Amino acid sequence: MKTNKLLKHPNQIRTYFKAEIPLLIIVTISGLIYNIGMLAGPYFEGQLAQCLYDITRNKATWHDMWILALLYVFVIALVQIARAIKRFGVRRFANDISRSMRRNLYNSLVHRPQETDLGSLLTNAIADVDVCAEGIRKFTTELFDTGVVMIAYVCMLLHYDWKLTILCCLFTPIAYLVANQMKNVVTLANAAYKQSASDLSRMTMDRIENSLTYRVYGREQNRDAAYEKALSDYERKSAKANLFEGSLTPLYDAIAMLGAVMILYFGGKNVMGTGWIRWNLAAFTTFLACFTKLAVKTSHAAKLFNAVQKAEVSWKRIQPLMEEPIEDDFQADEVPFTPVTLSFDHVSIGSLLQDITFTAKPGEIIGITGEVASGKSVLGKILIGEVDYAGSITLNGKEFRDLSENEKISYISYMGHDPQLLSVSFADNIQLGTNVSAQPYLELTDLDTDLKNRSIAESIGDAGSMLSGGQQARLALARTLAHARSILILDDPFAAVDKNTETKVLKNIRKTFPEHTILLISHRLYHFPSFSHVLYLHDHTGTFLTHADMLKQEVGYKKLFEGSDRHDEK
Ligand SMILES: Nc1ncnc2c1ncn2[C@@H]1O[C@H](COP(=O)(O)OP(=O)(O)OP(=O)(O)O)[C@@H](O)[C@H]1O
Repeated sequence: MKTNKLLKHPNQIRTYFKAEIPLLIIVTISGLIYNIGMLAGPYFEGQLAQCLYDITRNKATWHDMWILALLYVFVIALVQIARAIKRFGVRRFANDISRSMRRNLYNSLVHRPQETDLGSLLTNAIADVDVCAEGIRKFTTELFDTGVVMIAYVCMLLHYDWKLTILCCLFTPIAYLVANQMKNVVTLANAAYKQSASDLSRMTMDRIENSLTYRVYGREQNRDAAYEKALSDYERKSAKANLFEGSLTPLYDAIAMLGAVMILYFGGKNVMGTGWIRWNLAAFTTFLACFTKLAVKTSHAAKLFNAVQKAEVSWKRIQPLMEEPIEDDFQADEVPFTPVTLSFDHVSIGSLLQDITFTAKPGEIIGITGEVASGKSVLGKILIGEVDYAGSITLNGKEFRDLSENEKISYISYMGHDPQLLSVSFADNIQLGTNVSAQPYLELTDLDTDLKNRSIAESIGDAGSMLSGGQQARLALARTLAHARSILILDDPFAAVDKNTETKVLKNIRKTFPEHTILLISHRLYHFPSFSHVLYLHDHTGTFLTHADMLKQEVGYKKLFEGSDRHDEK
C-alpha cells in the first residue's frame, strides 16, 4: 500500500513484502480465482464438444448448447475480472516496492559519508532498484500465471486419467533437458556474438578517432581490410546466435507436444472403451486442451527462475547500501543557541594527521592553515561526521562521537570548498525552505552591492552558473551564516574573494557572531594576526599557538604568512 514512511530494516527483502501484506492478499485471492478459473476453458470446450456430439444423436438440444455457451462466457468474464484485479495489484505492489526502495536508498545515500562518486553510485543503484522491482513483479506474476496454473492443470489431468498424465508429461522433462543442453550452445554463440560486436565498435571508434593518422601515414587500405574482416565476422556470429536462440523455443515445444500424440492414441482408446479408463468426448477434449495449455506454460516456467536470478544479483548490489533510516524531520534552526567550547585532545586521522590538540572557546576565531594537502579540509570534515578519527573531541565536555546525528547538526554549521548552490534564486539558496530573512545575510557577505540592479528572487542559474566564483563563495557563506549554529567551520570561504571584501565580511562576522566558536580554514593569512589562535598543520601534526608565537616558533608558518602578504602586494 502507498506509504510515505521510511521502512525499518531496509536491508532485508522481507521488509518490503511485509509492508505490502494487504495488497498481497488481494493479489493472492484474485490470482487464485483467475488461475484456477483458467481450467474453465478446457472444461467448457470439452462440454461444448460433447453437447454438439449429443445434439447429432438427439440426446441434447440447441437450447442446452446456448445455456452452456452463455455460462462459459459468464465464467470467463469473471475470470478476466479477477485477472484485471490481479494485474493491477501486482503492478501496484511492484511500484510500491520500487518507491520504498528508492526512498530508503536515497535516505541512506544522503546520510552516508561522502562517496567519491555519489552520482554514479546513485544512478547504478536506482537501475538496480528497477531491476529488483521488475524481478519481484515478474516473479509474482509468474508465480500465479505459471506456478499456480500449472498445478491446477496437472490436478485436472490426474483427475481424468493419472496413468496417461504421467505418460504424456514425461516429455516435458525431456524437453527441458534438451533445451538446457542447447542453452550452453546458445550461450556460447551469444558470447561470441557480443565479443564480435564489441570488437567491431572498438574498431569503428578507432577509425573515427584516428582517421587522420591512418590517412597521413597511408594505413587506410590496411585498416579497411581489417574492418571488412571484423564486419564479416560480426555478420556470421550474429546470424548464428540468432538462429540458435530462435530455435530453442520451437524445439522445446515440439518435444513437449509429443505428449499430445500419446493422448491421441491412449485417450482415443479411453473413448473407444478399450483404454485404462472410460471417457466420453468431453473428457477427451478437456484432457487434450488442458495438456496443450500445460505444455505452453511449462515452456515459460524458466521465466520464473530467470526473473528471480536477475533480481537477486541486483539486490545483492544494493543491499549493503540500504542502511537504517534516519528521519529528517529534525529542525536544527529551532534549537536555541548555546555557547560551545570545542576541544581536540590527541586527535589522529589515520597516517594523515596525528596528535592534534587544541581548544576553541566561544567568541574565538581559530585560523587553521598549512601546506597544500596537509589535511586542513579533512580536519574540518571530522565535525560533520565525514571522517573517522582516533582520540577525543568534546563539545562542552560531551564526546562528539557519542552525540546523535541531530545533536551534531544542532551544534555545527559547515561551509566546504564546493559551494553546492541550488539552481534556484538568491533568497531560496539562503533560506533553504525556512523563514529566515535572506537580506541581512546578503548584506553581511557584501552581496547586496552586487545585487544592486538585480532582485534576490532572481535565479542564480544552474548551480550558480550565472555568478562569478567570488559571488558563489559569498552566497554559500551567506547560507551558512543564515543557519549559524554554535560552531562555524568555514573552509576557505574567501578563496575567490578580494582582500577588501574579505576584510569587510570578516568584520561583519565578528560583529554578528560574537559568541560563536569559529574555525576558519585558509591559505591566505592576512587576518591571522587578529585571530585568537592559529592551528598550523605540518609534518602530519599540528602546532597550536597565537599568531605572534607561531611566527617565532614555526619557520614554515612564517614563510606562509609572508608569502600571503607578498602575493597580495603583486
Ligand atoms: N579520511 C581521510 N583520511 C586520510 N587521508 C585523507 C582522508 N580524506 C582525504 N585524505 C587525503 O588527505 C590529503 C589532504 O587533503 P585535504 O583536502 O585535507 O588537504 P588540504 O590541506 O585542505 O589541501 P588544500 O590546501 O589543497 O585545500 C589528501 O591527499 C587527501 O587525499
